[in-house]
Amino acid sequence: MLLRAEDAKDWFYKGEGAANIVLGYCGSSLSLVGKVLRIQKVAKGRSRSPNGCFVLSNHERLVWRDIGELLECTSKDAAARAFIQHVMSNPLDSKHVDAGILVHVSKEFLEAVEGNIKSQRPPWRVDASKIDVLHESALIISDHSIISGTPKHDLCIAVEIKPKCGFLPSSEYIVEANAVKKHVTRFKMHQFLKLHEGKISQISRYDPLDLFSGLKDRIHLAITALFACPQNNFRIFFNGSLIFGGLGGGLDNTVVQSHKAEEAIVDLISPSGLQLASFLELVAEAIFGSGILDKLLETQQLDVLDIEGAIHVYYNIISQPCAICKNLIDAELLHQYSFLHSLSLEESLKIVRGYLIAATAKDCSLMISFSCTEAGHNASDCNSASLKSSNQCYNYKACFIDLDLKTLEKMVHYYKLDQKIVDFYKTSGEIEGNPSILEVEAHLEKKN
Ligand SMILES: O=P(O)(O)O[C@@H]1[C@@H](OP(=O)(O)O)[C@H](OP(=O)(O)O)[C@H](O)[C@H](OP(=O)(O)O)[C@H]1OP(=O)(O)O
Ligand SMILES: Nc1ncnc2c1ncn2[C@@H]1O[C@H](COP(=O)(O)OP(=O)(O)OP(=O)(O)O)[C@@H](O)[C@H]1O
Ligand SMILES: [Zn+2]
Repeated sequence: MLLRAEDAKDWFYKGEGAANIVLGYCGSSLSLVGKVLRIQKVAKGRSRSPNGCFVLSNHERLVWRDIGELLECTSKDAAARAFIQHVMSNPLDSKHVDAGILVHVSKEFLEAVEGNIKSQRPPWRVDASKIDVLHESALIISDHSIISGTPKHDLCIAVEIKPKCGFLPSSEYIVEANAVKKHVTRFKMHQFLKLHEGKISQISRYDPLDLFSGLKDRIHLAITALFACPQNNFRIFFNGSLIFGGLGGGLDNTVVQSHKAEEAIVDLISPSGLQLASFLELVAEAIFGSGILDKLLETQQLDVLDIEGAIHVYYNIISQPCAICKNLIDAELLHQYSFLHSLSLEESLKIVRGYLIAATAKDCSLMISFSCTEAGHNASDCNSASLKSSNQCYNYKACFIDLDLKTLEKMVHYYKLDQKIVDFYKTSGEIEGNPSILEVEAHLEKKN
């Protein structure tokens, strides 16, 4: 399939992340109804990778040498697809992942889309990146914000949750000075840094450990906290359109203002027979009943050594002197890390592969779409969840999105960011409760 300039009018802006723009379909082609198109972006001022070259670097080719299809990829979409199909679908269960289909896109199609959607993109995203119009392919994926093919599919409500890391690391390679990592979630610590950097305006009370707890009440607590402060972790769609939550990016500008949010959402979703509180309960019920986050947690836990251990192993793979050990004078620590440096290449590759798969699992999102069922009418490919309060049953479908491969070169960034997050938390994190930026800044000033 080739998408040409004249097809651009059938695609509307749906959302975007740091790397991709996602468009919904409003045309009449039966093969495209219910699909989205995921298009690569390129950072402004950055040179794009030329078509036809391998996506993976030589060291990455070593890490992923067993995944033949991935090695051959010459575009990021093809690599995204191969990675989902051959790597992520095993631990996450293929029924919850959707690798998509590659389509050809003409330069004229991409230019026309760029012009059509510009006014709807968040301005900071427009400043940072644009559609890579020289990229010759894109991915067609099912639109997970709707359930197509059910009798009442026109009344569909969906949530998108970016759960982030759902466990506390316990690696022996975490240095004593960073022991706080074993007690406080990375999400919470990162909130303080994000607040300081102006990426968010308040600290979220969402606790990933609640969401991943496997306990219905704690899952419900997590969903309520996400709704109260959605940032880029929570969105609600009604009939495929975003009605609550930000358009992506670190800034937490909600589409619906928080004080109006409840009324607006209640109005919008009432035709589906749901009140807001019961909707949040339904989301918790579906997460609890499906057990879908158990698989995600297991996949995240493929990060066994934490970045404080994995970074040493990374240097084994790139065959360079370890930049961490180089600056260490503590003999005991050096001895501990020398064990990691003595691992065989095979063992090192396994550890880093696990770390990168876990990194993808810590950054992906879960989409759950619900539609009201008529008595006895359950779509075969859906699960169902019922609400005690209303005795109403809902079909739902859950799928992971954004399962892109993280680059091996990011390991150094991961190490630096981890240290930055912990260091910042140690100086500001003792403030109890839900501090504002002013309180955190005042606290830091007092400490300095
Ligand atoms: O490092 P993190 O935990 O901040 O995660 C990044 C995300 O930030 P978040 O904290 O979720 O707002 C970040 O999300 P935003 O752009 O902030 O919405 C990206 O998902 C980034 O992945 P990539 O660089 O696009 O492959 C993410 O980078 P990875 O760490 O997953 O590579
Ligand atoms: N299959 C889908 N169905 C419905 N909506 C989708 C789908 N895939 C993506 N979206 C929407 O588009 C947004 C951006 O997509 P995605 O997360 O894949 O972009 P990204 O650039 O890879 O993100 P990141 O910043 O995490 O790297 C999502 O947050 C979601 O709202
Ligand atoms: Zn080392």
